[in-house]
Amino acid sequence: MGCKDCGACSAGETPIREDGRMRILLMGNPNVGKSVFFSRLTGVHALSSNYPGTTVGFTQGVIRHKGLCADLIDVPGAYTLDPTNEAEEIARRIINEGADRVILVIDATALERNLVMALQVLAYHIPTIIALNMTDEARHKGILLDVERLEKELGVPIYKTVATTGSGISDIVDNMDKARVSGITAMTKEERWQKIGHIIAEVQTVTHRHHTLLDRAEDISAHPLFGGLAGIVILTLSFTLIRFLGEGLVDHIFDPIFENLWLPLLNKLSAFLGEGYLRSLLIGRLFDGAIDLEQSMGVLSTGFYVEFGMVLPYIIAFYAALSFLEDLGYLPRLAVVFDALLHRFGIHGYAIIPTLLGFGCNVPGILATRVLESKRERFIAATLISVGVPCVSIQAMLASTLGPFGVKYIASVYVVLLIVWLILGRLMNLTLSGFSPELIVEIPPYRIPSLKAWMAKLWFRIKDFFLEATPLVLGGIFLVNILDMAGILERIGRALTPFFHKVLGLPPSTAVPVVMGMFRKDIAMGLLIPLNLTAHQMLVAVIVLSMTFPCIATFVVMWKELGALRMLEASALMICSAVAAGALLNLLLAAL
Ligand SMILES: Nc1nc2c(ncn2[C@@H]2O[C@H](COP(=O)(O)OP(=O)(O)OP(=O)(O)O)[C@@H](O)[C@H]2O)c(=O)[nH]1
Ligand SMILES: [Mg+2]
Repeated sequence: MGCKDCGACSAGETPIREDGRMRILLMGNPNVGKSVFFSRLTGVHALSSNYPGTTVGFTQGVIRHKGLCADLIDVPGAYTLDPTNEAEEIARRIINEGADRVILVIDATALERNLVMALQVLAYHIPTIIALNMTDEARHKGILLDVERLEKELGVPIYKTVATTGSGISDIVDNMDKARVSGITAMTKEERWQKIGHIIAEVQTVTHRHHTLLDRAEDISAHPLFGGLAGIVILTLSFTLIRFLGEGLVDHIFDPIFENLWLPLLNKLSAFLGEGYLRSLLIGRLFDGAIDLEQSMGVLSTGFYVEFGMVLPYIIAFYAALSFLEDLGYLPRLAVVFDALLHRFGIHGYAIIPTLLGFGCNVPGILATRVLESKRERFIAATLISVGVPCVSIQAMLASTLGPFGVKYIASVYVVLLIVWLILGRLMNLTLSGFSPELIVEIPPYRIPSLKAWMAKLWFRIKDFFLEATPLVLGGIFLVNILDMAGILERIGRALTPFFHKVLGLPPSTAVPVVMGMFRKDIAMGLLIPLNLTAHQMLVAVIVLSMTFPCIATFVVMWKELGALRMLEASALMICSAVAAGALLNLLLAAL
């Protein structure tokens, strides 16, 4: 496809290739700043965080600069092109597909490690230009590099950059035409290490420097004992902060907006529509002639309120806290601290990052399991996330369904989920063949998060939530309303009544919300509120619902990531564990 055909570049811009746009790959080790580079060059926001493995798929954008018009691909970070995980496999596949240029991003504070991949990329003989990034940190660490000498050794132009401030980035784009094919050829591992040893001796000098406060904090947070204590304190503080912030947003911003602006509008619309199908669909049922935002079940009443009045504030609070920890560089330290524990469940400590992401939304959590090395680990981690980690939507609903009965009921859900997580993890580790590799993780230095980057990331995630949630909410409620009007839910409910009654001790009316749970878990939980369940019944129903996949998107992402068979296996495990936990809890509560 020619440049002009694609529509992204306009007439005056000349592609370097006649037959189409130039394809530039942005490559390098994990956590070297590629995504920050990518965002600056293309204007497309790519998620960047201070831990290796942020980019696991690839993102594509267009660079347009002084007549240059090219596709830029943010390739997932790789330590080597002999892949050890899926992200590295993707990196190799992309470079094997060919490119016109490579921008190789190298972390100046870890030249030796970065050269392993650099030498492999240069041996592809694609014109390359090197961005020697993180030169600010290298200076603080007392690392001096002879750039001219390094250029001679590698045979390609090198420019010093600090991606976070933008320094040196224009040198890279201005000099794209100076990219060269290096004289480096394919080598054996031994030859490569010899070459690296030689280069380091020639170009790098390290001078002495004093420890900073951040250095000391780094030592403490990865310490076997203090690190564990710090981990517990930091996680407890973070979740307390999230609740506090979430509640504050609901009480002071979102509820007033819904009560004072949205509700009056809906009342007008309701009066205008009068009785009929359209009103049932959009507004839902009226209670004593009035709309009840929590219970009316219309697309615009309960649909909007649950998603944007109850869930969105917690999404904001959750990602505000998580993004801070991510940019600070705390998460890999948590991985080290939790490694011994998680190994008992067949996954290594790094699974803590996808797990934490899962508390926001299971979908990015499951995607992030790509950083785990084996398919077995990915299956275990993804199943544990989808069954045992309640996303923000579920957590917001826990508060509204069980809150009125007391905090201890909400706490019991977390305890039960933790127990299920532990047992299911242990069982999968014992029964699935294979082993979980040792944790080899690069710990980045602490970096003070930049307010601008933190806000951009928060906005990016909120936008994602809007784009993903809106069609699901509207579609979900729409479908449920149609099924309800057609009497199908009623029939399913009746068919499941004996099961619900005998096994879970729940009244027939709960069958419908559980069936609906397959479409939208949060709304299904909202439906439980008007059923006048006892505290124990509510607890059982909420636990069964919390353990089944949060929403249809989770099924889809499991399918895409692990294949149909694995998705079905995970679903079977999910249903079995949800029913087992509900039934046991029912017996236990009856015996109390
Ligand atoms: N001090 C400093 N920090 C930087 C620089 N460039 C990037 N960073 C920070 O380094 C971290 C990693 O940046 P990313 O852009 O996510 O790195 P990446 O190479 O895309 O990482 P993966 O997606 O994991 O492969 C982030 O916290 C950035 O803010 C730099 O030049 N100086
Ligand atoms: Mg990245």
